[in-house]
Amino acid sequence: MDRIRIVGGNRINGRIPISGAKNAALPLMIASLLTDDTLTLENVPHLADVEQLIRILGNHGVDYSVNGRRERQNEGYSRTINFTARSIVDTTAPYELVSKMRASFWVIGPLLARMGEAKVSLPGGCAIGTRPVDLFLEGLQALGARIDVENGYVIAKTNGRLTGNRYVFPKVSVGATHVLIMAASLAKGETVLENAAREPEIVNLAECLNAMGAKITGAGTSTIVIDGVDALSGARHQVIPDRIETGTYAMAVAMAGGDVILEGARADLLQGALDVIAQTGAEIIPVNSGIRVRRNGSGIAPVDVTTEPFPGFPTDLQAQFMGLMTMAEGKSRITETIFENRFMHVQELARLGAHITLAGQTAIVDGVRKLKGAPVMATDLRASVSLVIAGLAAEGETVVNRVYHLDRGFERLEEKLSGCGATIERISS
Ligand SMILES: CC(=O)N[C@H]1[C@@H](OP(=O)(O)OP(=O)(O)OC[C@H]2O[C@@H](n3ccc(=O)[nH]c3=O)[C@H](O)[C@@H]2O)O[C@H](CO)[C@@H](O)[C@@H]1O
Ligand SMILES: C=C(OP(=O)(O)O)C(=O)O
Repeated sequence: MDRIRIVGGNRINGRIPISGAKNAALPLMIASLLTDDTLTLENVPHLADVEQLIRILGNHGVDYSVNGRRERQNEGYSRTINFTARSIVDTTAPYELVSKMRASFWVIGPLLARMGEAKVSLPGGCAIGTRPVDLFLEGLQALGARIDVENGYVIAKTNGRLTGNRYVFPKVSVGATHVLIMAASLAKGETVLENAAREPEIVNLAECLNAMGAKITGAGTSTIVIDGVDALSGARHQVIPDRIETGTYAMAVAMAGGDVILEGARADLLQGALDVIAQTGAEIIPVNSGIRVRRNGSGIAPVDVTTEPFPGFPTDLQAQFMGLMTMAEGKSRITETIFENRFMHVQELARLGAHITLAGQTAIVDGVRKLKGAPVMATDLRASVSLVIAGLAAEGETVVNRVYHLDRGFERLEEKLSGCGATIERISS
C-alpha cells in the first residue's frame, strides 16, 4: 500500500493549480444517465472516485471517451470527458461497486426517472457517521416512487413518469438535493424543493441540467423549483474548481508559512472559510489568476469554528482547520454539526504532538509551539489531508499510511506541494 513521506519545516512558495471539484464532477457524471445524448464535462479531476464512478456508470451502459479517445491510464490531470448513455442496459447498481463510494447511490434518481425502476445497493463512502438515506427515499416517494429496502438494496419503482410535488427537506442534504433535482427534471409537472442544499455543487449541477434542457430555478437558494420536461439532451459543461482543495492548500500555507497562488480558485465558492483563515493571520488576496495566500512570520491566531451547510464553514474543511489550530497561539473550539463521527483525525494529530480534547461534538484544541513528525494513519479523505498539512509544518519526518483515501479526492497532491518547495513524496509498495 502506498504511503506519503513528508519532511516538515519548509515554507510553501509558488503556484498550485486547483483541480475540478470531486463533489461537483460526481453528480454531473451521474446526470449523463438522464439523456441518450452525449454529455461533455470539462475539467473532470483525475481521482479514484471519478474512476470508480466511470466503472459504475459503465455497468449501466454509459460509454465514455477522454478528449475523443478511450481513457489513458495514469494521465493524472483534469480532463474533458464525454459520457454517453445511448441506452440503459442495467438498472441495478451492485454492492461491489456502490459500497466503495457514497455518491454512487445517487444513480437512483436518474435511473428511476428515465427507466421507471432502479435497484441500488445502500452506499459506502467516508466512515464519518451513520449517513442514512431516508431523505432520498422520502423525497422520491413524494414524487410518486414506490420504495422497498431488501437485502441491503433500495428498490425504487414508478408506474409511468414520476410526478412533480412539493418536498420540504427536514434536514439539509447535499446528496438528496442532487438526486431530487435530477429525478424531478424528468417528472411530470412542477416540483418545489424547500430547505434544499445551497452548495455551489448544486448550482453547478442545476446549470448543467438547464443546459441539457431542464427548467430549474432557485439553485443556490433554499427553494428550488423544477418544471419537469419530457426529455433532456446533451450539453457541454464545466466542473467548478474544487473549493475544498482550495481551502486545504490555503490552510497548508497558513500553517507552514509561505506565499502561494492558488490558480483557478474562486473565492466566492468558499468565502466563509477564507474569512476564517484570514482571522488566523494569513493574508488572503484575490488576484486575476485565483487566490493568493501568504503568511510570513506572524503567529497563528486561534479561531473558533462551527461547521454548517453552505455558506457556513464546510465540514469537509474541519479536519484541515483542526490541523492548523494545533499550532495556534492559544485555545480554539471546533464544533462539528454535520456528521456525528468526524473526529477520527484527533488521535492521529495527537501522535504529532497536538493537544486536543473532545467534549461531545466539540474539539478543544490547545495550540502547541511545535509538532513533531511521526507515522500516522489516514482514516478518511479529509482527515488524511489534515495529517499532510500538519506534517508539512511538523519538525522531522511524517509518514502517512493508507494513502488510498487521499487519492479519492486530491489530484497530484505530492506533485503540487513539492512543486512549491515542500519535501513530500509517495512511497509505492
Ligand atoms: C460526494 C459528496 O458531495 N459528498 C459531500 C456531501 O455528502 P452527502 O451528500 O452524503 O452529505 P449530506 O449533505 O447528505 O449529509 C448531511 C447530513 O444529513 C444526514 N442525512 C443525509 C441524507 C439522508 O437521507 N439522511 C440524513 O440524515 C447525513 O447523515 C448528514 O448528517 O455533502 C457533505 C456535507 O457537505 C460533504 O461532507 C460530502 O463531502
Ligand atoms: C465525505 C466526503 O466524501 P463522500 O461523501 O464521498 O464520503 C468528502 O468528499 O469529504
